[in-house]
Amino acid sequence: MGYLSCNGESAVAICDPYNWNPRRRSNRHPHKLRIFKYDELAAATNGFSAGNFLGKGSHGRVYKAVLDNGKLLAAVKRSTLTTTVGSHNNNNNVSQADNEIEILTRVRHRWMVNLIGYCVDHRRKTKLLVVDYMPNGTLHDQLHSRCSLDPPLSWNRRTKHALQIATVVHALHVAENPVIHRDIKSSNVLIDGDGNARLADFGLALIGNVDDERLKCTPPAGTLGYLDPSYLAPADLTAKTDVFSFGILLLEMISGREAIDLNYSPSCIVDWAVPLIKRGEFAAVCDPKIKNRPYSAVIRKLAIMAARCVRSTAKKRPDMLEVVECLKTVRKLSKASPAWNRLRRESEDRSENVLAVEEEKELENHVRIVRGGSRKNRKVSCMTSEGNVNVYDYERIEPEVPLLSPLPPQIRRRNFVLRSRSVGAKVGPDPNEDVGHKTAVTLRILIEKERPVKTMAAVRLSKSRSVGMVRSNKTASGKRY
Ligand SMILES: Nc1ncnc2c1ncn2[C@@H]1O[C@H](COP(=O)(O)OP(=O)(O)OP(=O)(O)O)[C@@H](O)[C@H]1O
Repeated sequence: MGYLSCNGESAVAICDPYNWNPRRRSNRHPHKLRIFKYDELAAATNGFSAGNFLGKGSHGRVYKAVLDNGKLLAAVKRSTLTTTVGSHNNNNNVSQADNEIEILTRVRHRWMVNLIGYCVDHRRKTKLLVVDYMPNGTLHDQLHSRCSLDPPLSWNRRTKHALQIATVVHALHVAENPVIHRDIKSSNVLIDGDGNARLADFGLALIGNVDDERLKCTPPAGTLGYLDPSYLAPADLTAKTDVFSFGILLLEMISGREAIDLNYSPSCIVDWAVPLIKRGEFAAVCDPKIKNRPYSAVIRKLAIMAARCVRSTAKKRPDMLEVVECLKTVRKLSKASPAWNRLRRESEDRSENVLAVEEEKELENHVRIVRGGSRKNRKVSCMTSEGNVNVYDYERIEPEVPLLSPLPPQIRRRNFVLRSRSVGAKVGPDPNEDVGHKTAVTLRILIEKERPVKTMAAVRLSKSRSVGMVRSNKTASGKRY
């Protein structure tokens, strides 16, 4: 029997959609699903009419369905392609719909778009998925709406949605049979009737441990702009693949920029945001549309977390638990009263030693590489940017107490150590080599000399689409999955 085979008859009656706790509950037992008749769904969607049309993805169309005499609103996902996710060891391909059914019968969470049931369309030889209806569109639409009448998404909403999605991704990763979503992006975050963010679209998700045969045989897939660059072969897949995509989502939420936007140079959000974060220009990363901006320390904490998530070395990224904790702190700090925050900032400023002016001037002419040590042993040094292209390790630790002012032009002695591992770097031995090693994190960044901003054609990606896009000598082929 194939790993992914699933049918409604084998389902066990455990249905507790809003209290699924990965620690207490196993996702070994599938939830009971409703099996719909095709005619029932056709009637509920007015014959899949344009009036019920909700949206189109790369693999099909989604319609609003009114079921159970108006008591149940649902979304019906009707696939136009029998796209495959991967293959079993017996080479049977698995359709995205089957894959989604398999996973969504096993995992449910309050911040997920849960599966209600499905229907077999015998004529087209596909399955139609019936999922929770989300009346408030996608996070992508809310973040990037070009309608001037739509108010920009507030900071509070952004951090709330980020925390909800981080929570569900963490729950998926720590479930008994872990799930890696592989397609975290703003258009897969839907907003429910209560204004909560829910993770959708498990068509590419994989369930099981990373050494399971099926995961080892499934070619990389995801969406351009969100796809982990270190995920080049099936064996590269880990939970950190999702952490990377979540980091992109976080950068998108902080900045209001698309993951890839050809109107800008660099067009890729990582190439644009990470150097700014590295230089401590946190305000420049923050979406100018946000009206009541949070304190710089709050933006800074979140921006650094996002930069850590998108580090090119997967192992050095934080896990989702750390991301969740960071987001909880960010939300607490964002809500703290202005007077309290001012007091806190003042006391921080008094206790910190700012670098000597000469040292600052010297630093301005250097590429700044940041690394954290223990609180006692932090120090600042610097390195010269030499050569055309340098690869640096950008390292820092998250202070226990969030920093309350942006970094440059003053680099604060107590928080950073500058150190290089790049070719041509002239740096003395670092006395903090071992200190703070456990908490230090590294972001490997390819720093190129400033490129002139090209005049770009006015092209804007309306939405990034899920694709299997990897072509490498490690993967079987470069076709779309
Ligand atoms: N449960 C739902 N409730 C309401 N609208 C939905 C629901 N699911 C999807 N939609 C709408 O349908 C659109 C298409 O969704 P779908 O998941 O098929 O594709 P996508 O995620 O946008 O793109 P891709 O398939 O490339 O990942 C969404 O952008 C959204 O507007």
